[in-house]
Amino acid sequence: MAQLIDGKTFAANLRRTIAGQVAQLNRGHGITPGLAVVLVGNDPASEVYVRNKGRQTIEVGMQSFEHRLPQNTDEAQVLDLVARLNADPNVHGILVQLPLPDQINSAHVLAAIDPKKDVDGFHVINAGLLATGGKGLVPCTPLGCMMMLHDHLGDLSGLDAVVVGRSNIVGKPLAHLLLAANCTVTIAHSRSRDLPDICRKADILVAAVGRPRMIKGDWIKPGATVIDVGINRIPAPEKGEGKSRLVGDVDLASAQKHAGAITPVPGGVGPMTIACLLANTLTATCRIHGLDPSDLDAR
Ligand SMILES: Nc1nc(=O)c2c([nH]1)NC[C@@H]1CN(c3ccc(C(=O)N[C@@H](CCC(=O)O)C(=O)O)cc3)C=[N+]21
Ligand SMILES: [Mg+2]
Repeated sequence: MAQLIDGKTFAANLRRTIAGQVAQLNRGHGITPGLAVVLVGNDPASEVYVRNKGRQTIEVGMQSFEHRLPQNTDEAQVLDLVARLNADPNVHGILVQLPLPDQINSAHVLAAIDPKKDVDGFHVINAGLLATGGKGLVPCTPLGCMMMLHDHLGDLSGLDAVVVGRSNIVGKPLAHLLLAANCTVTIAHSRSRDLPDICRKADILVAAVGRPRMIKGDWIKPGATVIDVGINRIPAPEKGEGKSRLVGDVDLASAQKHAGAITPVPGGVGPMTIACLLANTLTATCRIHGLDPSDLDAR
């Protein structure tokens, strides 16, 4: 049976480290990191994430600024808010919750965020810095995946990594991080020919396609490390009428018979994404103030 990689505990430990570093920044420099989250509309799933983010931000000693705008907000109003947050010295990180309503072009909004405050790492400047080996802000989910992989495998040099999914948010940035860690990287996707065979070559298999339980146990090389990025809400009539539950992109039951280690859903990548958002906010705060985040204690 595969070992389960406990993202919930890992994230809790990471938050404890961050809380110590925030306290240090506060004591030593009088700085309190601030994270602004912008939520447009009232998508129930987004509400849950935003609430969790706000609570955890406060728990690590940072300031949390929540901006809720109605569903019919137009693009100019969001851009105006982003401009004010860019200029606010108490705000070190800005996250605009995606997806945005149809009348708002998210590319325009992401481009308006100061790259130094872009704690999602979605701005093209940060994407370009990641692709060219520069020092920007790295998207949270890929960052969390790398932390769990390093914790589990140590050095990743020479390993075959297959990333299934090519989004700008997960697949592409994660492929760059794996490449920088000296993996041999394959990016596969829904149109890849013979996807099961591509997956079978992977020492590290990352599923980020957004299709519930698509990746089966017999696609997995014996002993491989599997990272399941999928967050799919499916109907769960067994829990009662109208109830739903979360499943990943990997069929966990069959995958556990082949993998060496696997991240579960829930309790794997998801909690790490939020912890890494806080890590990025700390990094952004340090850089904005001309401090080196690696000078802070790692305790
Ligand atoms: N600008 C922006 N940045 C984001 O990072 C962003 C976003 N927009 N839009 C939505 C997605 C989704 N996302 C998740 C974060 C944590 C969990 C998480 O903690 N999941 C828990 C379960 C939570 C539950 O039960 O619903 C788990 O996997 O264990 C899930 C999903 C961040 N996103
Ligand atoms: Mg696809």
